[in-house]
Amino acid sequence: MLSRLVLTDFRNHADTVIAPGTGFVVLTGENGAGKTNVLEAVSLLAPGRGLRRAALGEMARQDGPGGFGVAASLNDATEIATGAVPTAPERRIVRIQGAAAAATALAEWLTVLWLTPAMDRLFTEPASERRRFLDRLTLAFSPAHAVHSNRYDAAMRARNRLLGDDSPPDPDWLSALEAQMAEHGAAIDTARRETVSTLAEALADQPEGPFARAGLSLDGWGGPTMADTLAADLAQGRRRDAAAGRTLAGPHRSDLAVTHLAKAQPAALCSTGEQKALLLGIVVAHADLVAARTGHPPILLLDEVAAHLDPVRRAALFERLAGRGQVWMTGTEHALFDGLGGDAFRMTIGTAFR
Ligand SMILES: Nc1ncnc2c1ncn2[C@@H]1O[C@H](COP(=O)(O)OP(=O)(O)OP(=O)(O)O)[C@@H](O)[C@H]1O
Repeated sequence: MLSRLVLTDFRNHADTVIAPGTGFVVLTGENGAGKTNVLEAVSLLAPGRGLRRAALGEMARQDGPGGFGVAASLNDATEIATGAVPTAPERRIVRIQGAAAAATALAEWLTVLWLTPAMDRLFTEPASERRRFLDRLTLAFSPAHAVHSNRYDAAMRARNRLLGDDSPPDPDWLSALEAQMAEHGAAIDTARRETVSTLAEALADQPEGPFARAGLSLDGWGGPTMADTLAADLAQGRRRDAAAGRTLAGPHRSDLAVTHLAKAQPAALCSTGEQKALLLGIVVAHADLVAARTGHPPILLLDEVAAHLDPVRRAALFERLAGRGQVWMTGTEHALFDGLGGDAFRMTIGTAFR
């Protein structure tokens, strides 16, 4: 949980300080006030590119000196900071307790999950978005997941480059890269499968409530012998991959398949509202599991979620998330959050009040 967040030259925030409590954090303000920007800043306290997947240079305040900073104090007094300096605006800097660290190390300290309006299309979008979502869920259980993903991607990029060269590639170098892909690919696949099965079990046990119960499975490549099968597939598939200009086998091709259990229907065929309810159901069940396993509930960022729920579901969401750690929510109207009562930390961008 964050006890203090300081944004410096981050998008439209020249210098914004937020000192929230341990529960709900409600950010209200007019359109364009900078509410989502605050959530984006929090999302940068996890590995990856944040909830907009924006380039670092885009996040530095336009009329500022260049570069930006996002600094957070955690409840246990850990200090985390990330940002970029004006002389290297595209190089991400991460500091944990004042010492330089890799972005992947952030997963050891915090789990941050988000739902944004852009994710309304998660079930109909290409599989890459669902993989990213699944990887965020997985990071909470397995902080090394980010390291495996980075190493796998780096080895795959190097292999693709080698196969794309005009000169014949060095077979030993290719084998070494494929061995790395097999090792990290197997770790990625195992961690994802563990997340999917644990979460699917938890969802199946839940009573049917305001949030639809989702059935989850991991589609595509993978399985218990994946390290061996991937290594063999990559070795045999060099000509195929060279012709395609990319690697056609591996965990970067898996997909998270989601069904609406009560309707026995793929999520992609459900209504927009039903899809949102499915996503919320997954995120809330995941938050419970993470809290139970690690003792630290994830930080949830729910961007404009309250406005899109009917009053019954909104009240149910508030009730379900009460006491389950820090839940950041945004909206243009104070009234949306009346049901939260007096304990919520509320802030209109620029003015804090309780
Ligand atoms: N690098 C930047 N420098 C300065 N301002 C920026 C930068 N990037 C984005 N902005 C501004 O931030 C504002 C958008 O902020 P944000 O998306 O957080 O709004 P919001 O409060 O969530 O609004 P809405 O209710 O419409 O979703 C826009 O006015 C945009 O011009």
